[in-house]
Amino acid sequence: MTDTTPEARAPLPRTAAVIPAAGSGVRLGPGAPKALRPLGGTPMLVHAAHAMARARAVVLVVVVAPAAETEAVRSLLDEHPPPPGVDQVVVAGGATRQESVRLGLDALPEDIEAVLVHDAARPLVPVDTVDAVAAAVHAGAPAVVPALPVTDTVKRIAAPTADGAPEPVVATPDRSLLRAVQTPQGFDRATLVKAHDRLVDDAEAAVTDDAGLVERLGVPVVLVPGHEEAFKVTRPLDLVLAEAVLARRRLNDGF
Ligand SMILES: Nc1ccn([C@@H]2O[C@H](COP(=O)(O)OP(=O)(O)OP(=O)(O)O)[C@@H](O)[C@H]2O)c(=O)n1
Ligand SMILES: C[C@](O)(CO)[C@H](O)COP(=O)(O)O
Repeated sequence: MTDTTPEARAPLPRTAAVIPAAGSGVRLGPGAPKALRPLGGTPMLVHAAHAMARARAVVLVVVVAPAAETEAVRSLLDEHPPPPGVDQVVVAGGATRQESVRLGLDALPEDIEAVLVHDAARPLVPVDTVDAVAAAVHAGAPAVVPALPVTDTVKRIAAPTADGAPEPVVATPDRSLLRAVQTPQGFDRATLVKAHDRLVDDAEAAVTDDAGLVERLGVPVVLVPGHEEAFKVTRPLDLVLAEAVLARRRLNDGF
């Protein structure tokens, strides 16, 4: 079992988790903002925040909430506090995931050296995966991403077509060289802040994860094994799967 005492955290670089949770969840269908929808009776973001707070190195969790729900999220997290030795703050998010992450980074105190960025929409990430990402950053990698091999064959098209019209295929990439990436993505703090600063300067950027921003700086990014249970709740079927995984955990672990 992970030791979460303040003593056990002391030798590790001070590490914060930034949890972008400000999305609306359009692909999940109508309802409350996705991070606030229940999973096993508890809002998804509470699961995500606890997964990060239980990691060995994490001393601070910054939750980036939907702007209109900031106070409600503060109250919610007050009802579900982190373990001793971990602080938790809530800030208002922005219009895009990148903007929300940036607002989370802006809230970090100066003494934070490493940052784990984790989607609230990945509520069931195992703590061992979080620890493995953090350990690789602490060992000196500036950017670390959990990833899994791709199981479907992937086709490349020239451009999406509208209304389900047939899409001509232009290539079939070698699947053995493809990886599906997850979160938490871990970074040396200065590297991540520089990558986000560069994005602000570059209006053309269409990057869907934080490591992608770091790649644009020419800084090396490495992959470590991800975990099947770190999947992202994106569409309704993902929520069905998440409920099943959580129910199995509760049965096995008795929590
Ligand atoms: N303006 C935004 C958009 C997204 N996110 C967060 O980024 C993570 C990954 O985004 P995604 O799964 O795409 O969530 P949504 O944007 O809510 O989903 P959708 O695209 O279906 O609306 C989520 O934890 C989401 O809350 C955020 O903090 N701020
Ligand atoms: C960051 C991410 O979860 C890595 O797979 C993903 O890129 C987020 O994408 P989304 O379109 O915002 O869900």
